[in-house]
Amino acid sequence: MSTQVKAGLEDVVAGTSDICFVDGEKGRLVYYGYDINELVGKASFEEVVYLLWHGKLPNQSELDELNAELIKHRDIPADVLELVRSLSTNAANPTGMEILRTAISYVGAVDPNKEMDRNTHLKQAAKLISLSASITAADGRFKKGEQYVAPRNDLGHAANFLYMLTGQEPDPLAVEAFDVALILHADHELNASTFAGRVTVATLSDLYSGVTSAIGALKGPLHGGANEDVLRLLMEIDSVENTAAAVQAKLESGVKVPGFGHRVYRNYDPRGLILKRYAKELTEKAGNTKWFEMTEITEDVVLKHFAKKGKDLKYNVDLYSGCLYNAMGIPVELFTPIFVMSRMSGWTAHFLEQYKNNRIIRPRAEYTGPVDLEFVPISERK
Ligand SMILES: CC(=O)SCCNC(=O)CCNC(=O)[C@H](O)C(C)(C)COP(=O)(O)OP(=O)(O)OC[C@H]1O[C@@H](n2cnc3c(N)ncnc32)[C@H](O)[C@@H]1OP(=O)(O)O
Ligand SMILES: O=C([O-])CC(=O)C(=O)O
Repeated sequence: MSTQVKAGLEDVVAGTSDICFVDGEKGRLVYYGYDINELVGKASFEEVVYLLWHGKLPNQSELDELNAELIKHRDIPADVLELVRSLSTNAANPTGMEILRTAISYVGAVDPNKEMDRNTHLKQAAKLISLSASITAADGRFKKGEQYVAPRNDLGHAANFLYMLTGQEPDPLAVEAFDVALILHADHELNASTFAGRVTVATLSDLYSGVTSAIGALKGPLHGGANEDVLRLLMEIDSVENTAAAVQAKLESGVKVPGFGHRVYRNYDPRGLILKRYAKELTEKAGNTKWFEMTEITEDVVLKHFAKKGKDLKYNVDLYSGCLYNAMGIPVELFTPIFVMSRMSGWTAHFLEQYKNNRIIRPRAEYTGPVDLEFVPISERK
């Protein structure tokens, strides 16, 4: 076997999918034929979930049915809640992603329905959309020493999450911005976590195992974990005046700045542009623009640095989500779990697609190790 292998499977087309098109050259993201700019401000996250699972936007009765299924699973079962409470308060201080990965794996283990048909998978997927949100909110409260807030059935998915996290009636602009953020993070073709999950379910393993694999992959700082790293970096700098010099120093030391770069987008990440708009509006409304200003300075410094080197590096979806979530009162350690809450829709859509026309995913590696070694008895080895 002798093929040209680019590290990280760059540019490799590893399968076909009807769900999502990422146009890296033009900076476009399309879900089942709808450009995200066509959906944002018109559709709710719940409608986008339906679109990703069924390939069409729902009519009213289809949406009502989905909403009823989502609402049914909002309240966390007692055993899961106890698990989350014990993890959130554990001395080892597990991260939000570790808690979510463990809790969702547990939810799968205690699900008595082990059937592998589409209807079962759709019900499990709805349960996971709701529970990933409720578990994230509960973890946030337990970490602050607060009590679990039970869900409300009269609120949409985004509003209910903010309510369960804060215990307060959420601000309408925050709800709108959060709903948009959920839509924008919902799917992204064969990103690392979706690919990891598809590999898992392609062995005909269950949906929960696919999701658990995907959460593990999203957690890393090169992928979903970058949204937390952006705000942590700004918090470390902690001053608008020092931002430019501190970011420049990071770049010069060769460190990768979180929130920049992308394997596919060559022009710009269309999600980032929309999130930046909301981040500006919400931080202004909250009367604290410090993190937004620092993010903008970071954008400016990094882009100029790379432009000077003739490189076309742009910011990605993770750059402006930090100051946006912060303005909603969401703690940093929940930023990547929020990504899970949204991407759960895309992951499960991909798993349904994989199950529908499955073949095990098993690529080859070009062997580059030693050959024809002779065995040396242990007594003679150095
Ligand atoms: C939701 C998401 O997953 S979006 C991505 C979130 N991740 C981040 O924001 C982390 C920071 N970014 C990165 O690490 C990368 O840009 C990735 C992982 C997103 C993409 O990685 P790759 O496609 O493998 O690009 P690669 O790392 O080879 O970068 C290409 C060049 O740009 C540079 N570069 C890429 N991203 C950055 C960055 N954030 N800061 C500084 N330099 C960067 C690399 O050093 C490399 O330079 P070189 O050609 O001189 O070696
Ligand atoms: O597509 C990727 O490689 C990463 C990304 O932006 C996402 O998963 O949203």
